[in-house]
Amino acid sequence: MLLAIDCGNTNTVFSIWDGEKFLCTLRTSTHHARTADAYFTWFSTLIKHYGIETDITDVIISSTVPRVVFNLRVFADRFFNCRPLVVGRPECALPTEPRVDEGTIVGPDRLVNTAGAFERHGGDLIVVDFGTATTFDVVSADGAYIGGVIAPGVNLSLEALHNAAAALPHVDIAKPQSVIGTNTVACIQSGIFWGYVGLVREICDRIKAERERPMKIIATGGLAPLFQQSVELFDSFEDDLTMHGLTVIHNYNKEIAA
Ligand SMILES: Nc1ncnc2c1ncn2[C@@H]1O[C@H](COP(=O)(O)OP(=O)(O)O)[C@@H](O)[C@H]1O
Ligand SMILES: CC(C)(COP(=O)(O)O)[C@@H](O)C(=O)NCCC(=O)O
Ligand SMILES: [K+]
Repeated sequence: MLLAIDCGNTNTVFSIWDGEKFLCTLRTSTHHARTADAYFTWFSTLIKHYGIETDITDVIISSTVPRVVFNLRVFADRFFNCRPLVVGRPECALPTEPRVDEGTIVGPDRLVNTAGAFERHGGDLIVVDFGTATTFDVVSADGAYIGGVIAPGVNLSLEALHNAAAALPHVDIAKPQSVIGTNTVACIQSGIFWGYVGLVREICDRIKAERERPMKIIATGGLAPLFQQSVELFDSFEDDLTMHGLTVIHNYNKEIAA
């Protein structure tokens, strides 16, 4: 069984696979100080709760927070007696190598999204991931990550307004009734919601123009459905894209090792 771990700046998600069969997803917040023992206590409590029989033999990790990798490695080693594959490390091969400036370290989540999206859709893609940051990953015709765009995340932008302006409350994102807000909350929601619609549209249009070809836009991350339901921005929404990408990279490494 495979344990795939996607550690973002906000949330860490574990998913368990029995071959191609998906078993379950477990989610916790990301804390670099969480120990291997603490991961196991949390993991085994939930597994027991769901009544799942697990026999983990392989672990793959993608982490945008470098400091958590040490404890996750110890977790894999101590409790499953296995050496995890860590995306971005030289020993973890990618189906197609990224084409970026020399010395650039691409976020592993972006490499994983690229692999997952290419396996499902083929090439010429823009993957938009609404995480802590909102990232755009450009995937070439042959499945390589060839660069992209990083913008502040939706919740990060809302938080920044609240932190910097004494009179602005914490606001949860929602589609506002109208563009012109008639109260503070509605004004903020309008600024962020329509601002993001514009940001996504403009960036995708410019990427397509720069690449001089049609491209499919694939969205992932918790907040993608909000935008997808309200305005047609994406060709597809897939909340499991990063997890799927992890299984693709894991299978690829198994194949080349065989
Ligand atoms: N369904 C949702 N509704 C509202 N906010 C969400 C939802 N899912 C995730 N979020 C928020 O979106 C942000 C990004 O979450 P996530 O995709 O887990 O980020 P990361 O991968 O960077 O850890 C976080 O602030 C999280 O709290
Ligand atoms: C851009 C990111 C912060 C997004 O990760 P997230 O915040 O969604 O966890 C992450 O991919 C990252 O740290 N990237 C390194 C720089 C790069 O990808 O070019
Ligand atoms: K992410």
